[in-house]
Amino acid sequence: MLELKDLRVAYGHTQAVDGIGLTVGPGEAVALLGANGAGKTSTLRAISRLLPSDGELTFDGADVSRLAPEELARRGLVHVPEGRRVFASLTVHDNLLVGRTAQARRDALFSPDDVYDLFPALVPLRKRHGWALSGGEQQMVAIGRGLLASPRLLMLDEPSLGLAPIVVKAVYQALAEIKQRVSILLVEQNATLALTLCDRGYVLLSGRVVLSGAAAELGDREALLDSYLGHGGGAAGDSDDGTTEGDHRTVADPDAADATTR
Ligand SMILES: Nc1ncnc2c1ncn2[C@@H]1O[C@H](COP(=O)(O)OP(=O)(O)OP(=O)(O)O)[C@@H](O)[C@H]1O
Repeated sequence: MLELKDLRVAYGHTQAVDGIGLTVGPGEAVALLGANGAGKTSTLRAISRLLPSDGELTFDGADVSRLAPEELARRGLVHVPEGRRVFASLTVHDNLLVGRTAQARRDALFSPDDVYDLFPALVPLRKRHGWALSGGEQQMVAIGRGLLASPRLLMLDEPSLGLAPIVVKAVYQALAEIKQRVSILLVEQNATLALTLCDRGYVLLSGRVVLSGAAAELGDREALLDSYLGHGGGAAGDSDDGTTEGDHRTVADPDAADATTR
């Protein structure tokens, strides 16, 4: 469904994304993990064509690396951005309906009622304006707006960021249901949370994939994962199995001498 090869994004002299390859298959939920500044948001924005990039970007078998962002959305590649970008002057309901503009000629996959079923907290807020919503309510609206675009692949940028634990739980419960119907590419700093939802994951460090594998396998390698996420003991490249910065290994066989080296 989505395939990236050698994706590169630079901001002037800063190489934010330095040759990333990843895939998301039909029906899959895939996590993109990494510490602050690892290149996660830049990767998502490059996939959506919101940032200029080099490399190959294929969606449903077609080269989409030169398409306009709105055309990609019309093909079903829908981005729920970091910071939510809910329209302040529109009501909750009208914010949701904005998503329909990207549905194009594809069949409706979710109705507004489906969104209210997924996020019951929005039901009494239908007529409330965007500016009067809490961060959690905005996140629910942003995801709901994405669903009304009938995504084939929903890309979410840090949907848990800044939210209270109870709201994070509600959002992730909804994502677990959404996952039954839509492929997901999820950017999260909270790896534990992301790996409860996703089937597979990629870990980024300094714009490169340094670790990838099935969610259960990544979860089992918690110490190594922590070292890359910057909140465990030891810096990346300091792990006890000798993994060095610049290596990309799959956790199915983490100690293999022939792990892919980039
Ligand atoms: N607009 C920009 N101009 C210059 N440098 C940028 C810009 N946006 C990001 N960067 C740099 O690119 C690198 C990757 O940033 P990016 O936001 O993609 O990382 P991230 O993994 O999403 O981190 P975060 O979780 O903090 O958003 C960082 O070094 C960052 O400072």
